Amino acid sequence: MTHASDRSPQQTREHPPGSRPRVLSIAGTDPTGGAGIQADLKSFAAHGAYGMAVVTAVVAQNTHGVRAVHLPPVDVLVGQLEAVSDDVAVDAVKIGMVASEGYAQEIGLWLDRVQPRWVVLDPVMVATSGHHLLDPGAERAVVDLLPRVDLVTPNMAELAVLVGQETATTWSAVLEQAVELARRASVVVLAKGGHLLGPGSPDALVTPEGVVTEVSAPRVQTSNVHGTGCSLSSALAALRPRCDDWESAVREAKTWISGALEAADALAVGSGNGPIDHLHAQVPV
Ligand SMILES: Nc1ncnc2c1ncn2[C@@H]1O[C@H](COP(=O)(O)OP(=O)(O)O)[C@@H](O)[C@H]1O
Ligand SMILES: Cc1ncc(COP(=O)(O)O)c(N)n1
Repeated sequence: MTHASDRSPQQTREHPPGSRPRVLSIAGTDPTGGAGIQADLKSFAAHGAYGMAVVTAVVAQNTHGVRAVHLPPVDVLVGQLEAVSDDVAVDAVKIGMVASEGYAQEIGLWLDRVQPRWVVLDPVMVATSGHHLLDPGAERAVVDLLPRVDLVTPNMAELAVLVGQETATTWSAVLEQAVELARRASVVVLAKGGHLLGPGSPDALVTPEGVVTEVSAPRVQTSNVHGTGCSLSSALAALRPRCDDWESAVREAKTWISGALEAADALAVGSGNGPIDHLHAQVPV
């Protein structure tokens, strides 16, 4: 039996029946609200979770791209993590932009201490706009976090970095890389095909044993794809405490993100690659 004191001085571990899962984003910011923490909180809310957030980077960005990345001292990151976990029993965590080796180490130690039931890592390295958000040292540090996570959700470029290969150009090559990563890191991988050029937008859930489950959706014709990866990984962290397995969480999240992409053009936010509509299923425009 797990005692509350093993995990948190304030709260029991499992969220009580009828309560909302308590879900934490550890990620960077986007002042235009389409990606990063701001998107994660909208995604948590859209899936009925109680959302919390620890800031790893203050990013000056908009729908055209990234202008500057400001990193808080490591103890500021640790202070935020501890303030949350000293008080709140965290059911699920979504990790986004981890911009330095020191951050990865501290987040890893915090995960070991707090042991949230579900951990989703979106290995943010390259934004949808193509901008590199991390330096190569930090990209390597993300690999060190893999043993501590339950699900990792790389896009095609990030998957290639994680397996140390060139970015795949075909879906079958993506699947091979995902199988390799899942086996090597002993982690469930959700490989995302959002950057492919065909009529579909396939994703694939791959287990360490090499079982591949494809979840596909028609490609939505829109350039407003800012924050899709952030929003999807957050949806998965919010859904998993209430789903039986990753596959059902992925199916639900995939349907939701397709709807958010279909509603994206009507949002009219920014003059570049705009955000998706997180609230499309809740609140009519
Ligand atoms: N134009 C699109 N139409 C439908 N689904 C898309 C489209 N673009 C991205 N997606 C989906 O959005 C999610 C995020 O994928 P992707 O864009 O590859 O990640 P990232 O934002 O990390 O680069 C995936 O489920 C992907 O299949
Ligand atoms: C702080 C932050 N984190 C992540 C992304 C990637 O966004 P996308 O989901 O479009 O790949 C971003 N642009 N900014």
